[in-house]
Amino acid sequence: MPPVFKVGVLGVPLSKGQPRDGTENGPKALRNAGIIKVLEDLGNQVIDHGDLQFETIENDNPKDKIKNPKTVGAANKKISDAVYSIVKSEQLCLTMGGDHSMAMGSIHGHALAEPNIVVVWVDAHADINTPLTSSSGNIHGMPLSFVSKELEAYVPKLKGFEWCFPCISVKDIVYIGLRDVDEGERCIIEHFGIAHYSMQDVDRMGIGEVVDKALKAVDPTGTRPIHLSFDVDALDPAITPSTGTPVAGGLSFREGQYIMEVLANTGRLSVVDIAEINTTVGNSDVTVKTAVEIVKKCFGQKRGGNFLPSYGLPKAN
Ligand SMILES: NC(=[NH2+])NCCC[C@H](N)C(=O)O
Ligand SMILES: [Mn+2]
Ligand SMILES: [Mn+2]
Repeated sequence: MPPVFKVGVLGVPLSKGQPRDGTENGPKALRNAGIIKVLEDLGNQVIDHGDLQFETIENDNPKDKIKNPKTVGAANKKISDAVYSIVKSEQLCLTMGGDHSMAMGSIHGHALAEPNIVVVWVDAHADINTPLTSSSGNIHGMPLSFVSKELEAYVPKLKGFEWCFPCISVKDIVYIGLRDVDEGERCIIEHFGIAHYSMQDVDRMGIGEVVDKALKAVDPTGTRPIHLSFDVDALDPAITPSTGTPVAGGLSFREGQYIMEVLANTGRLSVVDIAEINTTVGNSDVTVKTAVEIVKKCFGQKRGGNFLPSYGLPKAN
């Protein structure tokens, strides 16, 4: 069978959205683990866009508490531009991070190319602090506040982010896997009624019902393009230990794969971010292996055109 999906792969070696070195090695680690071949072996045509190159801007820690704003802002502008052109050229886009501040650019570029996206945010954290509610000053805890229209009034205009205008509504976001949410984030989520499914919901309802409800909550019509932003710390630290902000009690390997399978089966996945692998936290082999196994479910079997129309048996891979 000829390849059906064009997958554009983009490396996003970003680390300045959080304090530790090591997340910039995520793309290299995924490449070394054979991600490109894994995607090709699933029958995809892979277009490797290489790794973006980011500059570290000097004197980028002004007195206010936000860390590296110009560096992170400039990097995310590049990410937005690259994702925009990948989506415009009708490739499914895999962005390999990189710390999770990358999602600001990735969602921004995606939303410019496809104005009707929904965002499925799989993470232990909500990453919707504003620069004013954040107690850490780390921008990887803030990307969703920068891109959400309803939060525009609460996000001060920082140098480095002039390009970044809000392009989604908080109503387009749904969370899965939350278990470490800051007080300010909790207020935002409750005040704006942002759809969310915590680990406790996964325990109570099971992952099947959580994913069904999550998709219905953001897109009852089941027609809109999906942006999946997957932070590896959504998974239990037993299977993804190499990450900067691990939180015990996360998703299992199968629960992670299940989310990907269901999203892939919608045929509407359009951009996938994989974020927060940190190769300097312990031995990252297990984490990288887990990430590859989970990500491949987004681009693999059982997707639209790989199906015989009436018999849905997946092909082996
Ligand atoms: N992408 C992540 N791992 N984010 C962790 C964020 C932790 C905390 N909520 C903060 O804002 O600093
Ligand atoms: Mn996280
Ligand atoms: Mn995150």
